[in-house]
Amino acid sequence: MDEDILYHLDLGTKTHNLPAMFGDVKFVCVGGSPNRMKAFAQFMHKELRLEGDGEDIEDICAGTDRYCMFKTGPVLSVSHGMGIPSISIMLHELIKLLHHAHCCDVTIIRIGTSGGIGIAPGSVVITDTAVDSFFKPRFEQVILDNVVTRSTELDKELANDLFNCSREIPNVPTLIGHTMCTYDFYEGQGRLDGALCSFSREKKLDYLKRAYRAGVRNIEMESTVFAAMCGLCGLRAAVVCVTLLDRLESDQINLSHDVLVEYQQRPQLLISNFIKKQLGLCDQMS
Ligand SMILES: O=P(O)(O)O[C@@H]1C[C@H](O)[C@@H](CO)O1
Ligand SMILES: O=c1cc[nH]c(=O)[nH]1
Repeated sequence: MDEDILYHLDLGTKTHNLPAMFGDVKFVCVGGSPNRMKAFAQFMHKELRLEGDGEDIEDICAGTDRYCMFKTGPVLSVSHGMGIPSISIMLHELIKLLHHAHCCDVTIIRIGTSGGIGIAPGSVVITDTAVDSFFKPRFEQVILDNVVTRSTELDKELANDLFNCSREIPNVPTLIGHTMCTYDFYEGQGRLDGALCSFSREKKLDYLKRAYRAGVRNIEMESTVFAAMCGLCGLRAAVVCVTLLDRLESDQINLSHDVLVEYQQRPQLLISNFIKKQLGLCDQMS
């Protein structure tokens, strides 16, 4: 293409010098919420001891309200909205951006929230394999009128490195497990409290217990397409999500604002420590 317009990011190869803007990016962290990703960028700014206080950090995608993007040194922090279609669009444009910017050796990590199964709320799950609603390690993409099945394996070495890093963070239970990715938050995750519900409490618990026996420890809504796209494009990828509740106990998320904020910081702390280690800044561990 003579020109590539990354429409949903409000960036383009003719309007922006992408190598100058992004050529030094080594870590990309993505998550659903714009505020969370801004807070992560500000946190990384402090952790990397960059100049200034980082409070006035600029949203690179301010020209669109679809996604937001912040850069702190070699770390890019990008929001992706909720669900597979939303993250998929962002990833297409982000991966092209990294290509146009000539970035190399990039590690990409989704830092999110999730519902746990059989584990304490507040636990952090590092995904070894993302599975679909049938507990299968696959992502089915409809392309033209074909269903194309793609692998959802994630980088095992990266998951283990992250797990080892987590041992140095006190009071945050962290484990490696399968993550189930669904197309919906309510019926799609076996919730009884949506506007629609077509199954009994017994059926819900039977499903979630079967998921647990299949190795699933948490449920969210982006990991399969994230793993599939990053894997096919050669990006080292990981998914690290905190659990907000135990789905065997309840469906409603009734955490106080402060607890919710603290839980959401847990994956951020782990990833910040990991990045600092990778950059040789281990003496600055939080
Ligand atoms: O990255 P976040 O925490 O937004 O991801 C999970 C999965 C859904 O997008 C959303 C549902 O509340 O949270
Ligand atoms: O239960 C939950 C909590 C957060 N995100 C989800 O997708 N499910």
